[in-house]
Amino acid sequence: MFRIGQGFDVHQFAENRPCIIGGIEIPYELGLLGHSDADVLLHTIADALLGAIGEGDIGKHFPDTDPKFKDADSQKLLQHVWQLVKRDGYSLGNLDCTVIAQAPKMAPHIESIRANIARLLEADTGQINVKATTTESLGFTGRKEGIAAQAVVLLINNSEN
Ligand SMILES: Nc1ccn([C@@H]2O[C@H](COP(=O)(O)O)[C@@H](O)[C@H]2O)c(=O)n1
Ligand SMILES: C[C@@]1(CO)OP(=O)(O)OP(=O)(O)OC[C@H]1O
Repeated sequence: MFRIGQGFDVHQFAENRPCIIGGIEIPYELGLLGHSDADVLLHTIADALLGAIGEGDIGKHFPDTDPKFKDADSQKLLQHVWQLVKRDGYSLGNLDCTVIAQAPKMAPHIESIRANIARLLEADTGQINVKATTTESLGFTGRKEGIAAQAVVLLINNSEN
């Protein structure tokens, strides 16, 4: 049996914060604000995986009221979610995601991010696709107020044909 899931997340830019996207620190004048490290892409992927297994969202598993997750490394959060996926007997078909940002320029970092996501999900890079788009200067991303990300994931149940 197949399961699909989709994710969407937004984090706003702030000064004196790192800009971590897909577990990679991107050089940029601003960083992303959040209770955790605010990795908008990994949060989106975690939400897509949780959606696929019917487990709610990352706010349910990692509440932003819990000091335990203050400045949390989102790679650890995603790895925890991946364990839930495996516990339920699923493996990854493929993951496709999009970073929606006017800036920073993502192209130089896409392959490192892809490889890092593959590592976190114990997948081959061929199962992972990472895209970026501007919004042609429109909206909050266009005004460089923050970054959005979307993801869609296909999971395959290991015990069924
Ligand atoms: N933050 C971004 C946004 C986009 N890109 C790449 O630029 C190309 C054109 O994007 P448009 O939104 O202007 O169509 C596309 O190949 C994106 O991957 C980027 O590197 N960083
Ligand atoms: C990850 C959590 C937990 O630290 O905090 P944030 O970094 O604020 O991120 P968000 O995308 O709002 O998701 C859920 C939170 O519970």
